[in-house]
Amino acid sequence: MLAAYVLATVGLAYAVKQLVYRWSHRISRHGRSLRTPPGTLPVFGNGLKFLLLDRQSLFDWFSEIHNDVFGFETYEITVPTLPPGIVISDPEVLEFVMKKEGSEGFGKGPFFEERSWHLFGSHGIINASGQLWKTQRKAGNRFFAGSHLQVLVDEVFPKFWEKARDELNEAAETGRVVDMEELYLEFTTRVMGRVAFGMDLSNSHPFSAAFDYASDLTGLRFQNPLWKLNYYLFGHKFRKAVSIVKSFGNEIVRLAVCRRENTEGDLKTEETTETVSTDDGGDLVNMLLDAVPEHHVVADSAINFLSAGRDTTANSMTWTLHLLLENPHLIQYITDELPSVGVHNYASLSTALTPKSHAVFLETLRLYPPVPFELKQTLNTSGMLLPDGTVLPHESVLVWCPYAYGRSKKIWGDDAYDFKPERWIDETTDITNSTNEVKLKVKSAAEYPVFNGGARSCLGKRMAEVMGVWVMSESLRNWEFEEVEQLGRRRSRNSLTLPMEGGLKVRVRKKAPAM
Ligand code: HEM
Repeated sequence: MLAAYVLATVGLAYAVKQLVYRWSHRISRHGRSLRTPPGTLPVFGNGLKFLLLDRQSLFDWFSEIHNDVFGFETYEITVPTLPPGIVISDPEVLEFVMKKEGSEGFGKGPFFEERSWHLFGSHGIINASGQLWKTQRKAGNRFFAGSHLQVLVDEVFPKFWEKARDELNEAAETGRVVDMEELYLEFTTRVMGRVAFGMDLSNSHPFSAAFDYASDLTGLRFQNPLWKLNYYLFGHKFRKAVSIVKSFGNEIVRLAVCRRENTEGDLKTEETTETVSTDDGGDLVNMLLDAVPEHHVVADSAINFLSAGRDTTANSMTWTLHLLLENPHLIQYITDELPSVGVHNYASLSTALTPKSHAVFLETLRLYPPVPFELKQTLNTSGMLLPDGTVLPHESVLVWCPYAYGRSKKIWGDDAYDFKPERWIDETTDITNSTNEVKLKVKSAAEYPVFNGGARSCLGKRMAEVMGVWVMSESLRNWEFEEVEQLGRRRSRNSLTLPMEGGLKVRVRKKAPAM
């Protein structure tokens, strides 16, 4: 009896606190409340939807209500226990939010940081702010300058692609089925291991499994209002995975410091017997050590860079190949413009020389953005006013869904759901001197937020594009692929990024060498 009384009192106190909080943090537009999505419940709001739907279904839901109900109108979503939130879909509003990144406007805020800090730490570029973020951003900018990218493409990619090439050749001879998602992930893990850490890192390293597990659960925290309870009651495996990730980060920094001190004898990790290489173009961890004195910050940062670049690029390659296999006429469309083997280098993969291949890549990311969901919070203590008149109190959560932006009929037209790389191409024919100019169209970050925009735009955008086109070229020039099963519309599986559920299983045939 007493227990029931205590429970009821606690429940009532909580409900009153929530009501007062919501009233004092009311979101409004021109003095009125915002509309809410169809199916919003009186007490639970949209909480059950977030709790029960998998991430893919949630992205489909965002796309449907954008196209069928709200269009560009900003609407409100409510989840019990969470701060009030809105969903934005209007490129003009998004442009404003991107421009106002920072403590006077919008930022990751406690909502994002609380959910992600176990995995990403609070010091790495993903969660850092102020001077700490600026220093890492500067080091990253320096790293991704043209000369490093050129070394990456011309020396690091071919070296790490050898394993993929051998595996594909062997599969072509034996008829073995290959999971291209795994093959691409192995390649991007090795490239990013080299970029971020200056070491040869395989996807079979225990770090990778631990990282994958921790990032899948971190992704789910954004949907589950009860994630803390989960963490404290059943978080043992998650804590173990995070500790593997952290120790790996610390070990990387130790190795980098040894390398700087030229103590070659120490340059072997516990799990890998391969010696760390220092030749091809330097690595980020070194640049970070130049810029940041605290080793634990460098460790967080290096892990952040690896996570930003590894899965995103592998996702994009997998979806690109899948969409090309579904639209085989496009394979010829791009192989015609790809450079021959002898000149397959950084300079030959510019957007000017390979516009159609870039178009295929960008079109894939429009439909399958590897970062499908974005979230910010109002950091300005006086709140913010959006260009559409929405008034946001301090700490309101803003959400936008790049997946839904990519499928917006208002932005892309009625064929928004179709894969049409031509929409990225400007083709002009000059009949006087019979020339044909093919150029890649540019879209603003606010209409195409796949790489984010503003101060926190993706640092690896050019690297991702060139890597995507390079891998497309290597894959399509040398082998023919056939999906093992026609599975209909492919879905993504729960994760922080957008991996393909079930992977991409193919049979491979070697192509005859081009004459
Ligand atoms: C197709 C591949 C990629 C996509 C779609 C992508 C997308 C994004 C997006 C949406 C953000 C903003 C995330 C946020 O709000 O915090 C971001 C940030 C970032 N990306 Fe990428 N990314 C890709 C590849 C890469 C690669 C290869 C790197 C190289 C390491 C990289 C490095 C970063 C970094 C360091 C940030 C944080 C920037 C900052 O907070 O200042 N990304 N990326």
